[in-house]
Amino acid sequence: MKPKIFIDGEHGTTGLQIRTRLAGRDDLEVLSIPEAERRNREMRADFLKEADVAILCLPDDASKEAVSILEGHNSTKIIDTSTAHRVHPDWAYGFAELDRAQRQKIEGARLVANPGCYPTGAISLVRPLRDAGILPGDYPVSVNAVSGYTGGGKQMIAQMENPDAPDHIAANHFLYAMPLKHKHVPELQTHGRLERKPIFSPSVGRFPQGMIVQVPLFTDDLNGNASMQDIHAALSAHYEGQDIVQVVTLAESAMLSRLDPEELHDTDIMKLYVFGTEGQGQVNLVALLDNLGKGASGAAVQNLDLMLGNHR
Ligand SMILES: NC(=O)C1=CN([C@@H]2O[C@H](COP(=O)(O)OP(=O)(O)OC[C@H]3O[C@@H](n4cnc5c(N)ncnc54)[C@H](OP(=O)(O)O)[C@@H]3O)[C@@H](O)[C@H]2O)C=CC1
Ligand SMILES: CC(=O)N[C@@H](CCC(=O)OP(=O)(O)O)C(=O)O
Repeated sequence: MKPKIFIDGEHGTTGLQIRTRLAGRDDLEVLSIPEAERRNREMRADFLKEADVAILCLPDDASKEAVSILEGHNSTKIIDTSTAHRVHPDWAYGFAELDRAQRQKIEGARLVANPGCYPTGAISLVRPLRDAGILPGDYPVSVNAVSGYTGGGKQMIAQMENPDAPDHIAANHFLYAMPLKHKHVPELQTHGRLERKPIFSPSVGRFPQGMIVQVPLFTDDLNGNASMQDIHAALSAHYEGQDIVQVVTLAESAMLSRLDPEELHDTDIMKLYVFGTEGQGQVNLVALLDNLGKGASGAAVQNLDLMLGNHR
């Protein structure tokens, strides 16, 4: 029997991309809800209970509601792409490359919280340095980022693309979350193993899919005055043996004069860069990804395969 998969929120931005990724798969049966019934609670409940794995692509409140519908119904495994359970102790954090143990945790979990798009980039840069003893726990980390506008879901897509929308956004690039209270901060702090709350400053650009996440560091405030080489070596060692998170060589990074946030659009990989000039005491760590690829739908499918025992 093929495992049955239900994408709750299938007709939204993240859900549609998961649906597309599963379209060619003959090893799975996708239970599909008609678009007009997407908010039909009874129909959703039936599908949620019938599924072997439910992938929730809903706002936080609706995700929590779906989880409550499945309470006591342990035959359905859940992948939640929302923010609702990312720091919840009963949920496995769905970033397989977090450390050596995480892949196995996801494989054995019934409840998996898919990471946020920005945290995927930032955690991928800081966590290996924390685990290697290079980044002190109390280092004041700042994260600056730009996302494609699909990161804001259907509502922001309409605001950016439809000039007649009453809340149309005409800007080509804008900052937001200026009060520094973004929903991603707890996730970033917890899974980045940071003692101090990081400063997180996101922005959106007029392109649909893509993301750059930057974490600048002063190397003389790192343990042992770590050099660019040391930082690069720690990242490379951490991501050895898999090909989804790719650490770009220092030589290749040094050749670049520009970095395009759209470079990896429609892919599920993430590239990490260590920029700077050796001996100058500063580095800029950069993650490049598709907010809907490794930042959301690609990661959800990766987690689905791990939970189904399909090793990737
Ligand atoms: N977009 C991105 O880059 C990323 C998104 N995520 C997360 O994925 C989740 C979905 O986001 P996204 O796809 O962008 O959002 P969208 O708004 O594009 O899609 C959400 C979908 O959920 C449906 N929905 C909303 N409320 C309910 C409800 N009560 N019952 C049933 N269906 C409901 C919506 O229907 P309707 O059309 O009627 O509103 C819509 O189809 C969010 O939690 C987000 O944080 C995670 C990582 C990145
Ligand atoms: C551009 C934009 O609006 N991005 C969203 C983050 C993406 C998202 O909603 O999902 P995750 O939290 O699951 O990553 C935001 O800043 O709220």
